Amino acid sequence: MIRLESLTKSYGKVVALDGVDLAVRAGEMVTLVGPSGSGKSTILRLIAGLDRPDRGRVVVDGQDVAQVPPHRRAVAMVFQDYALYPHLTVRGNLLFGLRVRRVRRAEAEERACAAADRLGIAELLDRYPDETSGGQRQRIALARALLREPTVYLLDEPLASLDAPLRFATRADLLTLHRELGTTTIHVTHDQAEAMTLGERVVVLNRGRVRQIGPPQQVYDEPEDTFVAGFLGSPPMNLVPGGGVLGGGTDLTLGVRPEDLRLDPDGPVTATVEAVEALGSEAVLLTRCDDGTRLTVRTGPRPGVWPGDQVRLRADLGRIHRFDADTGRRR
Ligand SMILES: Nc1ncnc2c1ncn2[C@@H]1O[C@H](COP(=O)(O)OP(=O)(O)OP(=O)(O)O)[C@@H](O)[C@H]1O
Repeated sequence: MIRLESLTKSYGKVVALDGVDLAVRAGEMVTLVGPSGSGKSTILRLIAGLDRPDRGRVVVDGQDVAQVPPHRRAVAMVFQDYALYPHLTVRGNLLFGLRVRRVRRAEAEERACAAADRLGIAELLDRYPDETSGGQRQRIALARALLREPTVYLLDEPLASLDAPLRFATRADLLTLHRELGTTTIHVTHDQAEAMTLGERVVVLNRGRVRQIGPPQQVYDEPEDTFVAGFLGSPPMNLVPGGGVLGGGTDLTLGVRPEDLRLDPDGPVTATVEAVEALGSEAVLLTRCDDGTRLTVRTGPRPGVWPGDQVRLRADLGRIHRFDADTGRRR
């Protein structure tokens, strides 16, 4: 449905994308993640036609869209900065696209109200964008995108400025919407929970290159290299070059996720607790082993240990990841 072929784009000396290949199926929801500057927004901009690739192609439904101007591409993009029309009310913003498409007034009103209801912004319809909060503006932009009924949604951190409860609720809304509408969706996020839940596949990018693509749980369970291992998951996977306290050979880097380490009075690894982060539903211990290796351990909410305590740790041996020490590739 959407195919990116060897997509390459530089801005001056900065290589934003370096040969990205990606195929997104019709109706699929895909998440782009990666550090700041890894090229996520650039991918969306090239699909939307807001920028041109230096090399490579964007193919939509079998057609190379290089010659198709942005307004003729059936994509609706929601940006981090919303891009609402400031001189129109919320209602006006929602109706704008429908008017352009000559939808009858009564029907347009009905659809705009339904979209506003759905995203919980019905009471804001008569306000201007600058009379609403950042989170509300984000919902208005989503409602407007919803009304375009595009073949593809491109969402650039659509939930970024929502507070935690609203973010949780809107995440669920987005999933329901996607189930109902089945519109192909590519979205960018910095949020680990969204990366894990809000897409059938996750694409991990670094420095303009795809590092791994797969169902989120699979990428989480079997990261192909140390970069992906360290990027997906919060707190990140513990990586021990040479194996060290986790055992193993010097030609390996061993990895273990914080939840796969546990406090065990008979555990083989001795460590000192340096900090305890009580997060309510769980706690994260930052520990330092006798050889200086730092290990992060995820425990239940009240681990009963304090900074300065000596503890013993045990890793779930079945869940130790092995990477080549030189290349970082999974072995
Ligand atoms: N218009 C531009 N002019 C110059 N450099 C740009 C431009 N747009 C993007 N870049 C550069 O291209 C690289 C990729 O940018 P992009 O916005 O795609 O990253 P991103 O992964 O979306 O980052 P973030 O998570 O911070 O939004 C960055 O190094 C960025 O500075």
